[in-house]
Amino acid sequence: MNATTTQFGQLPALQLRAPDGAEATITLYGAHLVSWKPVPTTGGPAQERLFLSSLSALDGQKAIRGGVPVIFPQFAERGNGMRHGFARVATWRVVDQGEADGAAFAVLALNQADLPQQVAAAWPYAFELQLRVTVRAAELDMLLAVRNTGTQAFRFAAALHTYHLVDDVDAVRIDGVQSETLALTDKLDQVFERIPGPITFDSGADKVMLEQTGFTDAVVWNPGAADAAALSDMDDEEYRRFVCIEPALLGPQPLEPGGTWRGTYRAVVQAG
Ligand SMILES: O=P(O)(O)OC[C@H]1O[C@@H](O)[C@H](O)[C@@H](O)[C@@H]1O
Repeated sequence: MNATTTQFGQLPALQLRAPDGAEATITLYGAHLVSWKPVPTTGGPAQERLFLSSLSALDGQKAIRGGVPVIFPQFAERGNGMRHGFARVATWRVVDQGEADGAAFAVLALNQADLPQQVAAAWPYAFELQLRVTVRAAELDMLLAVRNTGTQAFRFAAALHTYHLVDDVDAVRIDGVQSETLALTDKLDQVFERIPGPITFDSGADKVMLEQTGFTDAVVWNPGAADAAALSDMDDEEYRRFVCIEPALLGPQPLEPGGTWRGTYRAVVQAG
């Protein structure tokens, strides 16, 4: 069986397992990838690559702190709507799951009819989101599609807000977002526009190649000690254990009736 229904905290979830042992867990709340365990190319057991806060809500009352939140239709506070949008706090539907080419995959969908009435009223457009998550060996693939199913054009922003798990954020080095290697010294919250090619994320222990299409930008975020202490859903020292490198389309991107936008994201753990 390559996709089974499970429970993550109090949330219904899907567990993917590829024939080679790569695994992922996705909650229906937010279509949120909360665990990704690729199989190291050097052999050995599948290992967790995503940070999840020990204080994260897992009851559907608040966005999950960690994993890969889906950000749509607004990024952070760049708009009048919900901070980082409603997709991460809405309950998605599973529309497909299975195995293809040795990989396990699942497709989740969300449209305006799935939203609570107040949320739909605040963003009154007809849309369909689909998120496809695929795991195999050392590789994660995500495809986010946004379709305008209505008669009115709308503008949106989108991101896959990946919390990469690390041993110590001080050891992190990121290449490909700017001309020099980026290291994190304290709090960092920076937008890098028009990413030209793949990003190499050195976790301090190994390297991960990150590729994105459609998502034109990348956001790198770590709250540092002071901001982490102010977050109620993160333990004070946990900021050391992750860096967010987020493929993003900050736009906002216009989408005409009948139009579809697609963003792809691939993370591949490199051989050590
Ligand atoms: O606390 P939230 O809503 O999950 O946001 C976390 C962070 O997400 C990042 O993407 C933003 O750039 C930061 O400004 C923000 O603080």
